[in-house]
Amino acid sequence: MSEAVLRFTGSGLSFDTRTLWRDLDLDVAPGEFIAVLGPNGSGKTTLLRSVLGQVALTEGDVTANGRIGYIPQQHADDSDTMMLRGRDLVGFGADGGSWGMGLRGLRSRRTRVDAALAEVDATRYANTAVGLLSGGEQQRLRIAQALTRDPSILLCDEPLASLDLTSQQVVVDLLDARRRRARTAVLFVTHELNPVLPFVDRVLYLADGRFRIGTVDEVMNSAALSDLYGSPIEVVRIGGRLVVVGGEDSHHCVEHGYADEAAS
Ligand SMILES: Nc1ncnc2c1ncn2[C@@H]1O[C@H](COP(=O)(O)OP(=O)(O)OP(=O)(O)O)[C@@H](O)[C@H]1O
Repeated sequence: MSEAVLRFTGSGLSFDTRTLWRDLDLDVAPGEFIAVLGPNGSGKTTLLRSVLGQVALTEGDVTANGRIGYIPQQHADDSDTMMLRGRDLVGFGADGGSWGMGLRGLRSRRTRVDAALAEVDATRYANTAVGLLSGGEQQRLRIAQALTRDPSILLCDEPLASLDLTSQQVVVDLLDARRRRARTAVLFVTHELNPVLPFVDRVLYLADGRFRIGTVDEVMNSAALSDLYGSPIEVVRIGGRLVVVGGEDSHHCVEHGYADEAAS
């Protein structure tokens, strides 16, 4: 499988009469950062789940060449983890591996957990209850959890959701540092492209059963998005930020979160 760490070949996924995507061919290179965009229900999470083998493609194949780390969407019902210490939460990632039982297994587990905590600079609150930490600190732990597997591919499902701008920047910087240091490819599902704009190599934009894949400039332009949505969409750059406006599907603009800004 040449250099790609992840390859979709002629892939498609449909539920009953609903098609999320089809004919997707995509080779993800080591260290590549791909932003996965699209309106609610367009199939972004399902795409990640297809890589994890949690949902079967209805056409074609997806093949991973290396270990996969997963940072799932955060849900309110994650509250049952709030009593755990930070290092216990991170340890769940290490438990998915094959380090076995016994002293050597335990030592190896501890080493991996400590290394992952250090990688995200979370050692100082490793023994604090998760529920006492800020949203940004909790997100660092969840990244550390994914890193205990030393992944070649990181699947991130809206890791910036509910974080303030400073914490968003910390999370993005951590992921970028990881992919530069270890050449870990990143598939990053997000409704907010701007925080990751400087790092994005390619955008995969899903909408209405279709997709566009290419560089930011190739996908995030008025012609490409209007064609994808089948209605007029305007993409403008303001102060280095992308603003997506217009069309009957105006909710798409709100999802990018910049409609109000553009209007003001
Ligand atoms: N196992 C399933 N069976 C039937 N439909 C499903 C199944 N899994 C997902 N879907 C549907 O597929 C569509 C895509 O869901 P998905 O969660 O991937 O969207 P998304 O782009 O991640 O949305 P959001 O931005 O809201 O998180 C939704 O309409 C969902 O209801």
